[in-house]
Amino acid sequence: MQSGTYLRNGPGLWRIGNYDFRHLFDGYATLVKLHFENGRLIAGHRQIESEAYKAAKKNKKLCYREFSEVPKSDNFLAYVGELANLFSGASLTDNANTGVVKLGDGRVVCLTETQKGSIVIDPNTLDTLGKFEYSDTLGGLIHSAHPIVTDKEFLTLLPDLVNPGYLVVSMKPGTNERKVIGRVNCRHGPAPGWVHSFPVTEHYIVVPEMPLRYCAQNLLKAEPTPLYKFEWHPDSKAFVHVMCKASGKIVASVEVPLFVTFHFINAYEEVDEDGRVTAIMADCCEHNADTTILEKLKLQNLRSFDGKDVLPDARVGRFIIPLNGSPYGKLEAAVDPNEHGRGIDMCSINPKFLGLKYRYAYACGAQRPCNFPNALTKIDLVNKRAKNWYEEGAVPSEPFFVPRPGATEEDDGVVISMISQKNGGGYALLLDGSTFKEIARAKFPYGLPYGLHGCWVPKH
Ligand SMILES: CC(=O)/C=C/C=C(C)/C=C/C1=C(C)CCCC1(C)C
Ligand SMILES: CC(/C=C/C=O)=C\C=C\C=O
Ligand SMILES: [Fe+2]
Repeated sequence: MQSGTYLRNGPGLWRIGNYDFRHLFDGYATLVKLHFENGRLIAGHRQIESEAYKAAKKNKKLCYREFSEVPKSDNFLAYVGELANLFSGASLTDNANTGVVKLGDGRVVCLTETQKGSIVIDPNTLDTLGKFEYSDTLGGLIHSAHPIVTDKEFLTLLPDLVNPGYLVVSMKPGTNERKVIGRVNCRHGPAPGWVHSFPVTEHYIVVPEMPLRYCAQNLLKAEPTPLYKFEWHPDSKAFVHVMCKASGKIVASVEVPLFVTFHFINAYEEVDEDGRVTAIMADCCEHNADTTILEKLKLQNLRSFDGKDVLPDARVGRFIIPLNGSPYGKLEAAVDPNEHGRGIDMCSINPKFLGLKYRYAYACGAQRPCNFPNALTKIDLVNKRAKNWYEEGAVPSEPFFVPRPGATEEDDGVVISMISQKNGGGYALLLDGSTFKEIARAKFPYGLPYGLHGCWVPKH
């Protein structure tokens, strides 16, 4: 194993004072590191010191609006003040609990869906170094939790809740200034669709317009609604837009079947024999257009598995977006979902294949019965087969693929995951990217919370 550090972020602390949070996404960010050097592994973990976390610790109560939790107002005047704070963004959380990315200039930033929740950390000590301040004047309060980050750029989407649409922006390494590439206007609906993530190809940015849309009224509610800050609008239909990265022009905007996804896996350009791009293929972990997955992620559900199979089915959803002006795109399963137990989320690919025709995706899959993805799966999109890893009672976190330096095969590398065991313990697991068989495991001295997304920081 090459030397370097795998960092993984995610919600990890769900109790403040004597109050218990209710949803997985509410927890205060816990950063975990696995440092690999000379065949040894050194692990560590630490809370990210966001304003939201520090205020909660100090006051022993929730002080900012989290994914589903809202601080309680003491009286009506305070409530009116909080509404103002909501519109200015002052009451929104900066709890950067979703992921962590390494920018092209080496800075390591933890992120969530609020822009203010962009926090720079030290990948060695896990110290919180301070806010990542965007120096532009683009404004807005939220962004996609998953920017596309390479050594050359940082691309993200800024949903516009006032004039439903998305700004597509990019930021160069060494700067804090995002520049607008273009804008997508929503085709329908009262608000933009939730964009937790989006994919890119070599020349295009794919902007999904999911019928699960942000909802201003739900933002104002003190108690969580069934779909939290979102609302399901099947009547508003679903769309996928394709923007040219160089010009900002929209080259396709197609209606697609209804869908629900958190995570896009990858996208690429399909070319004909003359080298002309005829279609965009975009793959995601698709929950069969069923929004119930959001409430299945309530802690009460996650903590009460009684042997019943309650995880809704999901599939590798492949969008086929024609570039010939046709108004419709397709959405179909790229592999038989039974190959991965009809559960799929928390995906990664070989980063060298970002935006390119690719063959392999790694993700959490299911071994049923289960209430949460409880297996690891390697999907072969060409042979349409999957290889699976499973251990009774174990809950693995997102399998993260690290290519072997000098590799020529797409799946030549290792897959890192952290496993939570039934007995409360845990370990780091390394699988061979090609055979998907275990190479090594290192037991942690104590269990760690389930975490979400990670990144690889190579040694120098
Ligand atoms: C952990 C994860 O995957 C998602 C976290 C999402 C968060 C913290 C969303 C927060 C939001 C608000 C506090 C208000 C505005 C809407 C929204 C972006 C959902
Ligand atoms: C853990 C998860 C979905 C699992 C469903 O099968 C989604 C996480 C989303 C945020 O990153
Ligand atoms: Fe995510």
